[in-house]
Amino acid sequence: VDLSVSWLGLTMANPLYNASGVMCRSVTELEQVRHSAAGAVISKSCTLQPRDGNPEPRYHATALGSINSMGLPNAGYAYYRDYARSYPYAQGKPLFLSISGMTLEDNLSMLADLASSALPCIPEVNLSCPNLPGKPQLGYDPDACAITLAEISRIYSGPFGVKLPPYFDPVHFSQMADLLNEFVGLRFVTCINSIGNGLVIDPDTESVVIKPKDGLGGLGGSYVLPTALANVREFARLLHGKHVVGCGGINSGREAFMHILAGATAVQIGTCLYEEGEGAFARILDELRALMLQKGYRCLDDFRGKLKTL
Ligand SMILES: CC(C)(C)CCc1c(C(=O)O)[nH]c(=O)[nH]c1=O
Repeated sequence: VDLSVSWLGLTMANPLYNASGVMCRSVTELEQVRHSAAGAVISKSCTLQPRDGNPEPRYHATALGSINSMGLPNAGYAYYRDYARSYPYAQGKPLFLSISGMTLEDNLSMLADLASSALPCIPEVNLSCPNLPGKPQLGYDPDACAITLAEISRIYSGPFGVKLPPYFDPVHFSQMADLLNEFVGLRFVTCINSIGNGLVIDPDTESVVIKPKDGLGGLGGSYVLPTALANVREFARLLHGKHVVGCGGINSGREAFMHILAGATAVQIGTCLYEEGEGAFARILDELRALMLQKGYRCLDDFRGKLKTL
């Protein structure tokens, strides 16, 4: 069984890597992913300056998934750029850098520096990054998105991708796809980021479970799988000549298989990795391999994007 993925001018031994935000804030964590069975590594969304993020508790897991309001805690762009400078690309695990500037200017200055560093790492621009006060996140503001992507395309000539928030209305899927199709340098979209502003309640303590935003936070894990699959399938259908990376609710080989069946080129794990540790990569890959063997598939292209409808 061949689990390899060839895209963006590179080859990954397998389609699995971490979701930005999990096991990727420090070099220690990034090296943990790099030394694991993961096929690639992505760093925590970074801002120009380092950030402590929100007061704790800011992450909580339940049997059904997770809720978080981390608040973009990160070591600052230069820290991740320096890691990208020393990264051993020749060992065949690509490095993605997640970029989430607090302003358009910050995003552009990080990407301009990355362009001038001529490093083989690939930016994944987080469109859930904050917008102007009183405006929704960038990913939910098509006009602001268009400006951001036009400006990025002007200063960054290499391949890049965007991390998208979940969409729920057909009009939003087509509106965003039409916008994204305009940018040839935009080679992939990662669907989905956490489902925003959920609320987990503990009836025993009669309290919320995270401190920021009076308990509101982004949902991950099993809670989001059907929404993640829908976003992967819709964007895989609507985008021309671009890849979709699946993220959301992958706990085993079965969910990884579903994401690839829906059209995903590669897949990211977040909550499951946070809860289980880096052993999750080898386990999920073994389960995916076994499932493919059982079904008679020899490689991912044998079933990628071949989800049947009724
Ligand atoms: C939510 C933001 C803080 C604006 C961006 C960073 C981020 C965070 C975070 O750092 O709180 N959590 C997520 O689940 N997704 C994200 O994209």
